[in-house]
Amino acid sequence: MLQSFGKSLSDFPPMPKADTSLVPDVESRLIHDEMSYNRPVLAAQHDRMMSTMTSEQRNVYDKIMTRVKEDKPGLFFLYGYGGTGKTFIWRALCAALRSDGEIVLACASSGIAALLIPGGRTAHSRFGILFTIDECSMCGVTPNTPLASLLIKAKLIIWDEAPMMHKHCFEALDRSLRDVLKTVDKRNKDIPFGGKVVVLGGDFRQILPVMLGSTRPEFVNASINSSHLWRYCEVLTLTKNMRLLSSASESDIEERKLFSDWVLRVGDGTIGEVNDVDISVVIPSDLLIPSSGNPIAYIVDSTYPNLLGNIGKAEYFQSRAILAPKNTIVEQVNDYVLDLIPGEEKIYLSYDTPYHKNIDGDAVDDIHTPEFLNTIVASKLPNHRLRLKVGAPVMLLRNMDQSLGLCNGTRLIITKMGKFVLEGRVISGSNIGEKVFIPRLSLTPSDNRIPFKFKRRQFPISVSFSMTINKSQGQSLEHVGVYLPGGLKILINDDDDDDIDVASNVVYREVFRNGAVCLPNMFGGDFGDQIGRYAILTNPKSNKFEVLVDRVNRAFFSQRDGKRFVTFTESILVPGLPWFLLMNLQATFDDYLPPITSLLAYRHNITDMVLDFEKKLTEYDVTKGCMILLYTGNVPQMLDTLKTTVNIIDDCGNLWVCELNFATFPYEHFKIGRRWNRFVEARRLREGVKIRRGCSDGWVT
Ligand SMILES: Nc1ncnc2c1ncn2[C@@H]1O[C@H](COP(=O)(O)OP(=O)(O)OP(=O)(O)O)[C@@H](O)[C@H]1O
Repeated sequence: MLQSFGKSLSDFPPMPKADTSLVPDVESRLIHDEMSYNRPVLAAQHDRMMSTMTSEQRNVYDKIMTRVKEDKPGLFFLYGYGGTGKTFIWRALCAALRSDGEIVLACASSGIAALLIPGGRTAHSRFGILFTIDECSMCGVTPNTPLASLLIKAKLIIWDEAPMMHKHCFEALDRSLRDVLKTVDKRNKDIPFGGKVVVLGGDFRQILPVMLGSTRPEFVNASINSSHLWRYCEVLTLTKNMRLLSSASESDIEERKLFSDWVLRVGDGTIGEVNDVDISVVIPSDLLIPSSGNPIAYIVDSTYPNLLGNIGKAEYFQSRAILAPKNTIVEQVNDYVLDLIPGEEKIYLSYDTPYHKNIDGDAVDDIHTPEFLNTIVASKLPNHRLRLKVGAPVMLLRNMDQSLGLCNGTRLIITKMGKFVLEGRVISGSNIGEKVFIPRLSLTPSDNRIPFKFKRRQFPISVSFSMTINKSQGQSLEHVGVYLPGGLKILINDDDDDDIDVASNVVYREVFRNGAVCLPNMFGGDFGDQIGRYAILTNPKSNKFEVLVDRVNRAFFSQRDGKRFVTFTESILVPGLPWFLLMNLQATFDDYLPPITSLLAYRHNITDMVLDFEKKLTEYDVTKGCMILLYTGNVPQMLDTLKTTVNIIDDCGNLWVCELNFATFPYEHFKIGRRWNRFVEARRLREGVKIRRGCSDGWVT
């Protein structure tokens, strides 16, 4: 078991070390586990999947498989909303490669999503990602270890629900893979993810990385598409909702399609009235539950009809839940439903102890008394007081045994309540129907708002008639009640309040900039509010490239296909040659792609064009031997993080080959050094001198 997590007894002193002659080799064991699939069964499954694949899915599949077969590096992001077949693609890729005897490492940001992929694990456990992570962190894998050998052998890495994870996790894996794979070929240290084919997947409408007390820009900045890795990422898109098509009748499909479109537009933030930070969305009356008393009673009644007649029935609880935004509300609902259920109630209290290390020396920490520790409520930590009844659905709060499908988010029904152990039946994930035993665990909260450490010994569960919206991510539920009281406007209709069918929707639209590139300032400067949703760029060879344009504050972004756009603009930027921008002009900035109504040819001469790049030299730049360029504006479009030199041509035409270094700490930046020093001296550059790109009228170029 320890080996499957890349650990051994020697990691837990003072445990005795096992006799190595009796234990199978860890390296071969890890690799063996990943290769011990039933190849004929997988080959048949693969054939079946290929026969039903849509052309859109086939394109995605072919792109990834071609890269793997060619043994070339690749970073992809599979972007598709729920039901478009992302998991289907993961399964097809796993079946294709594993039936050929190759290794695929499949993981997901959450345990629940990991269970949906065959052989899936959480990314944290798969790569040993630290829970407290920063821009310099590495994963728990070093060269010449068994896990490193597994990574070297892997042909493909799949990482689902990527938008939920902080970009530092992907960057840590990138650094570690470069570190490990440079032992195979030292050029790998300069290639993203050490040259492996990595496919990330997810939907940016879903929940972003959870960071307590963070602000909107911090959330957006933490997401994977704000990482420096994103510019290497090719975005593949799935748009057809396959889940809808599995519906029985035509009218059903139509109704579901309407609902699904509405949900997508709420997710996109394109429905409702925009206020300062949020959007007021009118909830259609057929989605509201009329109430005239205790709203909890109404939502419970509607989500769990005939509750008492269905106690203990796994299939009943499997498909239902009440979602609420906060843990306190969830607890109120759970307590209410527990009161309704007949049968003996048991209260399990936790045993909480502070760490000795909280205070200096060997003295016992008597500041944080058990009574005080008992009052602490933290995420991923069961409460001190756990109230249970047989027949109640509960959710695991920790990964316990992924091979048994027991991970953070798995739901069970309590079947027996012992003193030291609980017995339950799994109702979600990969092992539905399985009987399992849950022991008490000693858990340490990772919540960094708690300034000291303590351990809580408790069953790692919470009652789950109701769960938070965050926890529901990755769960497939057929009957869902959404309860939004308090700070958010209530979804339950109340005759007294006219405005009550309006809910606040907060959408961080900046985060949808998948593969977006900031367009040169002239786009906004020249066209301002007139800029359309849709622009066509034409290069000197008359090749055309369509871009979807999006506006975030005052900046304009080309949405999607950022990498192709950069390649294309590079082909445009031939010095001396004019280039054209064709765009449809519209008075308003539409959210939907309109048919082209009128095209305007617009000519821009290269010498007039400033790619948003102009730097006034600072004292640092002219005294420290290197110039700093922040990784903002169009700098990422012009300089490649993999490049190590840059040519500077001065106004006399002299070429200065300077060293270029890319660093991410304390912010992303390029450092131009070595010959820069001589250049500064030779041209007598002073603080305040401007540097521009591609300009020759007296400027330093
Ligand atoms: N080509 C296909 N042929 C048959 N069924 C398909 C196909 N593609 C997807 N499906 C089915 O459609 C449903 C939704 O697909 P899937 O779960 O892969 O979507 P998803 O994008 O992963 O959704 P979510 O993000 O909600 O998990 C599944 O039942 C899947 O088996």
